[in-house]
Amino acid sequence: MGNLLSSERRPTFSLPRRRLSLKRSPRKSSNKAGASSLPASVQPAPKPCPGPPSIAPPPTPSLLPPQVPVEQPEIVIAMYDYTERTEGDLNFKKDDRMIILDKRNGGWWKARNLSTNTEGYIPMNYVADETSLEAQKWYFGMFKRAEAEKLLTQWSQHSAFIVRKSETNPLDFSLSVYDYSTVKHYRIRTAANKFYITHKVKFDTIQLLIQHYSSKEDGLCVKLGHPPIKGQSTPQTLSLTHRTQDEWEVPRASIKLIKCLGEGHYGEVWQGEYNGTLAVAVKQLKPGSMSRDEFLKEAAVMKNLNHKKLVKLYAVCSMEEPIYIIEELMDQCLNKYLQEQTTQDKTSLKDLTNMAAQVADGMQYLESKNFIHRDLAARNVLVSLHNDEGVICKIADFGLARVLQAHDKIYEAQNVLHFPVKWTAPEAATHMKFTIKSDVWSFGVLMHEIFTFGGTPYPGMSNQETLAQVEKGYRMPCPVIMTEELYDIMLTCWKAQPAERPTFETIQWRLEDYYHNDEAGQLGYKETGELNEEEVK
Ligand SMILES: Nc1ncnc2c1ncn2[C@@H]1O[C@H](COP(=O)(O)OP(=O)(O)OP(=O)(O)O)[C@@H](O)[C@H]1O
Repeated sequence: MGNLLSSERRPTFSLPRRRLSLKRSPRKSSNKAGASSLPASVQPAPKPCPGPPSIAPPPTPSLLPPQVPVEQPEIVIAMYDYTERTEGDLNFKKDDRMIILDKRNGGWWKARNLSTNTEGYIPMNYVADETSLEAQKWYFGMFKRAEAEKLLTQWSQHSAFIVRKSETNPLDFSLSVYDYSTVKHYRIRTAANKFYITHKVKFDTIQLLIQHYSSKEDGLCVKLGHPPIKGQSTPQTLSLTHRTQDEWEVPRASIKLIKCLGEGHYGEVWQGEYNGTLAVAVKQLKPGSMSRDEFLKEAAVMKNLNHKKLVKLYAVCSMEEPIYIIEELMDQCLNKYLQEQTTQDKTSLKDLTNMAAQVADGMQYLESKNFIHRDLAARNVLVSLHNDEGVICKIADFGLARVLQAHDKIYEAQNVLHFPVKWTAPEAATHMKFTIKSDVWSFGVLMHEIFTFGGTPYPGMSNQETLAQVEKGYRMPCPVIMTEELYDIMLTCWKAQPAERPTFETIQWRLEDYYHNDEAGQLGYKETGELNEEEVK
């Protein structure tokens, strides 16, 4: 195929190429043999490959494919833009994919641009094999650790990453990852033609290694996301960390409200768009429902919290009413999601345990930051469904959270207009004393919601009755599908003495241990009985 195409078109290039090639700075042809195999009358004059010297070093020998006509289609990626300088050249833009048709003309290959479906000659040092390391958007070659930190910090996108050559060992590479506000570096070692970060998992290529860690964390601080775009200092979305107070404020005109998602205690929540590019959730303050200061406190709390299991705050519009809080758009709240599941067949005990573990993960972060949530419930956990990791749960609604001062471990609630009695620990419900341990109590209730597929806690009981019964020592029974081990975790959350309740850190590892023990397939539904209607909505 290569021969046919080249003999059809070659003659048209001969004269102009020879003449115009003088304009270019000379470059040594690496393929004299290949070029001389064509008759002089039809052979295009060898073109030098200019390549933008400021960005592209000349191709290294490893990048140069054998100089023979292409038999198998070979796809290359443009590393830079190229605008034709001679008749017969092919225009292309950076990242265009091209199929190579003929490589016999020294440094100029005949190619078809798959984006524009046009053919012509391309300078070979402007492109890299699609599968090569150099063609990967995340590969930055010689790039210093300090430069990587600067770039990723400016980029400010959680889980953004790059791969670069190691500064200390030229044979190794480094993986730099942005994990919220810090950049972490991992050495990618090479030995015996394998690439690895840990001896436990080795790969034939760095591309496979990146593919692996892009599908799961597997010991890294985070599952790899997307690389920054080369040459662009900030993403086209909101840059959200390292902001000063004012930088959180965005113009109201940059927010477009698209559809109302629902209404909470303090106002409506809308699906929206920021700058016409980023899908966001916009929380509005219902005029008169609470003071502007109170509402802004919610934003202020969220600004200081950054964790993969917390709904992320993007920005605020607080200069005029109604105030907007712009946050990460999620798909649904957890209780509604669970209620829509057709119980046994769709969501396994393992999935439910995973959801509880994710919430515990977010809560152990809040615990470590001395924050209390005060309204932890499945309705305040949001889920994201359209990703390859299964259901992602994130804790939302820090409207009632307050900084827990290190010296004053108890927050004395004031002006509490309403609180959800069935989720509230007895000491918080009766004496208004909210601590991280009252959050632990609420987590037990949330676990009950999860394992009853969004069932209402204390079914058939009023708030008052619930409080009275709980104070007398009543605890909800084990949900039908829950195992004793999980029930034990739940019961410890409901210890009458707050100090006897576990930390979220303990809850999280217990749940995760339980979840990971599934390798032998031990997890499953309890074999006993039918689902209890009362417990499953
Ligand atoms: N970030 C978000 N992404 C997608 N939907 C959201 C987001 N935040 C809230 N919602 C949806 O908007 C609705 C109202 O949420 P909001 O948090 O204001 O109130 P609530 O939790 O339902 O009640 P309350 O204010 O009493 O806690 C809910 O249906 C919730 O699922």
